[in-house]
Amino acid sequence: MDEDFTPAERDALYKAIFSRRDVRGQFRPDPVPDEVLNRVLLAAHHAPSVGFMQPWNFIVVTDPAVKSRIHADFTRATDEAAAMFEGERRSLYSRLKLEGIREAPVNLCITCDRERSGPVVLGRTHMPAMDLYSCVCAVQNLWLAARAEGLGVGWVSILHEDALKQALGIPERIVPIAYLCLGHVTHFEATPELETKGWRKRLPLEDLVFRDRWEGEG
Ligand SMILES: Cc1cc2c(cc1C)N(C[C@H](O)[C@H](O)[C@H](O)COP(=O)(O)O)c1[nH]c(=O)[nH]c(=O)c1N2
Repeated sequence: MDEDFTPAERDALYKAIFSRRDVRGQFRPDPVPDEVLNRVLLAAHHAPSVGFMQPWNFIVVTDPAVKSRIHADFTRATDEAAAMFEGERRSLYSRLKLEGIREAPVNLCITCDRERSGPVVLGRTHMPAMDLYSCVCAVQNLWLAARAEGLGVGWVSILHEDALKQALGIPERIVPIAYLCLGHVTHFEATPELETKGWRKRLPLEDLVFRDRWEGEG
């Protein structure tokens, strides 16, 4: 079973991983065909989940009025966020493009129903956040599948959770996990934009890998 991926198939998977980008400013307006959207949603639905709970739902947003409402909340949240940084960081933050809500033809909210399979869930008994993490696995599956389909995805988390829930009619007990912008792109950047724009660099992997026990700062 070691080699059930051919070298070309393995390379294709790594290509998706290493060339996936968070997309904000490169969306094209042409619509995403339903069959392509369904394929990336199916990839998300095949993510691992604690106790096979599959706690996710996918709210597909294409209505410009709904997008505008969410964008208005982003504008409020990002002004608040800018004020949390000081000096040069604040002015750099304000120059960054951090969403493509209105430009992306599709927005997608991935949610978590924490009660989907009853109160006691195999694997969640001692680490209660595992259902939330399962939904993040679905996000990543979708992000990689989208990359292989030539579709860009951008995650927007500079939003007020209550405002997002209200705009999308999400009930109290459901947790919004990710608000994503999705669409065809003019191009994929080779390097994360936060790196090219001077916000932060990729850390060296060797600084992050420990052997047998925690070797970093306490
Ligand atoms: C949970 C979470 C939340 C967010 C993000 C990511 C994740 C995982 N990212 C994208 C993030 O900035 C990006 O992934 C990194 O900068 C690395 O770049 P690439 O994704 O490799 O292009 C992101 N980007 C952005 O412009 N606005 C945002 O609100 C967020 N929020």
